[in-house]
Amino acid sequence: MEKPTEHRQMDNSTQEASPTDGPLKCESELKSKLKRELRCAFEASAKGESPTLLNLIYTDLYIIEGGTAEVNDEHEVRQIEMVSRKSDRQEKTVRQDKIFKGSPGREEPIRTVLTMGVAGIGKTVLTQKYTLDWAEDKANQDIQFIFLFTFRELNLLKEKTFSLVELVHHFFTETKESGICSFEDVQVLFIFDGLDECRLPLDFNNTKILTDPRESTSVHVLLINLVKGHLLPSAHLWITTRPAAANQIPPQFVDMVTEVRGFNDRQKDEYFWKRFRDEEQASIIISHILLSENLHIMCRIPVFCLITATVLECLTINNESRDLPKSLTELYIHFMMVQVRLQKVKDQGSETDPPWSPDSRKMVEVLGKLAFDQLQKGNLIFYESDLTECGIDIRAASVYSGVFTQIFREERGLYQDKVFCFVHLSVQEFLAALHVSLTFINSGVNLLEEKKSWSFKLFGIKHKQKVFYQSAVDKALQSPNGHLDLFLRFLLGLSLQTNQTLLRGLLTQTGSSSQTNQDTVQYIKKKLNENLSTEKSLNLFHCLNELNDCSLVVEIQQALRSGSLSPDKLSPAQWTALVFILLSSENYLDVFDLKKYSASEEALLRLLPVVKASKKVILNDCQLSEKSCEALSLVFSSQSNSVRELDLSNNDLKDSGVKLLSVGVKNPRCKLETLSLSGCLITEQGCTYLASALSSNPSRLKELNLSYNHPGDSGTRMLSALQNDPQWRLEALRVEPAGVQWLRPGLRKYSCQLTIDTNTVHKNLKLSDNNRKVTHVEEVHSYPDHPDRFYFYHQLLCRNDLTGRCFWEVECRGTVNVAVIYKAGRIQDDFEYVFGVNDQSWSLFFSDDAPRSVCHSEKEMSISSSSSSSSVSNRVGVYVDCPAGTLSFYRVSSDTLIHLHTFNTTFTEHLYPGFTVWSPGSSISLCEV
Ligand SMILES: Nc1ncnc2c1ncn2[C@@H]1O[C@H](COP(=O)(O)OP(=O)(O)OP(=O)(O)O)[C@@H](O)[C@H]1O
Repeated sequence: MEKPTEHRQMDNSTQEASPTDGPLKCESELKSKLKRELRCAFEASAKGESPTLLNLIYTDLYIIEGGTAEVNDEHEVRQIEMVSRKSDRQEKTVRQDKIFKGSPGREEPIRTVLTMGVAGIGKTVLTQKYTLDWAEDKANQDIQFIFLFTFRELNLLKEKTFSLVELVHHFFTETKESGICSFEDVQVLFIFDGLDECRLPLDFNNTKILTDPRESTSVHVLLINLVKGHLLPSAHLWITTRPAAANQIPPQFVDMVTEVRGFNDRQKDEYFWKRFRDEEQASIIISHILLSENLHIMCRIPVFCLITATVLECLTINNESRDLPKSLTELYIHFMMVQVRLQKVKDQGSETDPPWSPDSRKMVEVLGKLAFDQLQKGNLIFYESDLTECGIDIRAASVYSGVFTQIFREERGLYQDKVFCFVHLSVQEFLAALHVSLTFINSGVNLLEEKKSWSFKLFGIKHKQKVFYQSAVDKALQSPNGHLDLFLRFLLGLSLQTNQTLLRGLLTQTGSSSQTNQDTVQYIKKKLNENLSTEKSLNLFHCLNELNDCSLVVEIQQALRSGSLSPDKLSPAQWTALVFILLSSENYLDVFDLKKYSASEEALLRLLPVVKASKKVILNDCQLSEKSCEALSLVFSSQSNSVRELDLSNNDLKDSGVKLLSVGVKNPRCKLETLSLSGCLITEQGCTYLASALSSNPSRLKELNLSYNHPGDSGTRMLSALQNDPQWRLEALRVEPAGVQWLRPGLRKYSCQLTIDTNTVHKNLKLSDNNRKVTHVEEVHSYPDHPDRFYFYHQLLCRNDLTGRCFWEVECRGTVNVAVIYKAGRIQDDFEYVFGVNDQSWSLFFSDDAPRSVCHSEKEMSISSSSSSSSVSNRVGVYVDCPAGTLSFYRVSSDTLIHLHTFNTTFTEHLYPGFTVWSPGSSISLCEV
């Protein structure tokens, strides 16, 4: 929308406009008013302090095109935790002054932009900066009028009627005074900030059509007609909202969705550099934030930067930098204490201990009550009526907001009445938790309990404490949308003795013992074993963190490090711990290979949150079924998925699975670029589902591998036609080899008949059963000498030169090695040549009826006891995919294959199967499959 100023001037001169012209004069007056209103930073400063200039403090935000307007009920802290793990690469970024242009390269005109972002991420500040830049003639000078509205203010007009022109006149009196009654022929931008706060009924289906900007009606009717384009079709519209409310605007009326992601790492640092002119202080603070995962993640949210900056500034000035807070509860306690101290300085001119005064105690109590009552109702913005309802005198509220400027805000809005809110939802949650804790500790009343149970009175304090914290856990778990999750984190954090010590003066006594904390930890661990949703479980992990208990996480971390993780034995709590660890560690997230944990459907379903956050997802040979396809479909349809590459090859998904998967692939949120469905039992029908999904979402997929299926002529034709369609960016489509023989389930479709190379067999190995069985015997056979024969080790090779995909099974008795080797690399003198010990061979060691270890290049890895004991069969399956460079060993249990280990490499020479039969009596038999 931006044009150079000269251009504007040229346009104006051709119209021979004079500055006294109505519209021009009005534009200039409107700009002056907006400059006055928006010059000062949004951050409420204590009354009397000089306000910060918006232009000085403003730091660029990270905005991307294409967030999706889906309902997202997740708490913003959790959302930001997910977002922060995603790389900034590959997103289309939008410059904030070019919001109506979209990302570079976008051509289509944009009338309406919907900008989403979680609470405190900077949406309001963004609209203000955009408007200020316009008012200061710095950008977007082709716009004649910008009218910035907030839903908070529009809510107050709910019962009134206006025409669109009157509404503009009402808020922007300059337009009325200049007699401007028509906006059809000028470039106008309407900004509506905070759709999530809208209390107007926005019914897009049953609202009358209105085309005349001068006709009076209710405000919501005006809004709906503006959005639908009946009113002022040539105007531009910009609506901002938290994600949960985005779906109030039907997508067909939105030309572009953008998402404010807060600060990226560079912008976060820039924020602190701008805020602290003292470089040393800034660098101490930036390094501290880097050290704490919690803070690091949360500082993507600008308002949280404000909280962190306030606390850390105060602690570093007072040389308390050794004890900088690391847990959320600790940080918020400090944040509150900073406000209390500031108040004391203001009241008494200096800071003296103790910081608490009767007034400040009272204030925290009242605000805590308001926070808790409104949190339970789900309210984040309070009007005067809400405050009165909570028993707060409106004059007192103004006093509180004047005092605790960074906790509780009185927002005058740009033009109208007062509204109140906590500076961020998390602050409200903290104060609510503080209120509930204080009430319990100081007076023994459990506010979380609906009915007082008579038996409660009979028990001692320890029992009461136990019940109190456990009932809080239960209550948070019962909430369908997790609205008490962060509250619970704070409540449990406040039960720690160390945190209670920080609150000396507010607490008349301390309220918990380490025994109670231990009981709560145990209770949470028990809950974690109850198959909760991932979100709930993850929150319970954060709670354990706040309680300083990392035992589960440490357990899993150690198991991961030692490679002894045995997934079949993991409890639900341990699964969640694994998810928690994987999600917290950036290293794990680029490539997710399910086989590292367990090649099973159960493991996949447990680890879905990790799948969602990973870029490359490897799920081949994992015995997945339609159920996994359905789950993956949900992953692709979710706003926050990052999956670009998916390998599902060699799972018996069948056409029915492909049908379910296609639902996700079709979704515009699906970002897949590479998909392998090789060897998945797909026929022509499956191709139809895929073709239809891909033609409705044609822009993303670049590579599709359907080899080792049976697409038939028509399936192949259908997909090739799509490939030739210029809309489709498919660069590689693979359908060969194809044929009905690939419809056999499992890896057995790749079976190959092994033939023993009798020239290689050691003289103590007896061949029987038509050369299909090899037994180690005491007697020496008179096999002719041959350069390929093994003379020292009891080994043999097969003749099969392996190519493509091959699978075979072998029955093992006693002590044997099942191996694959480069034949050319075999040395003449086999004295030092045991399969698996060098880099020319890979082997599985089988002994005493169980696979024990795998070995390559002198590296031996034991096979976890669970997988070795879970079957009684002595059969081992070997699968080699030569071009893909994978070699997998399985244990055969009737019809299923239990994955033991996969080697990933690049095979550089011809491969041959081989065996070692170690001790007399041991044997191998090649099986028919
Ligand atoms: N670009 C920015 N530069 C510096 N500080 C910022 C910026 N954006 C936001 N902030 C800080 O974060 C606070 C919250 O931002 P803002 O009110 O714009 O969030 P929001 O996304 O509109 O949140 P909500 O949905 O709760 O209304 C601001 O008061 C300010 O302190």
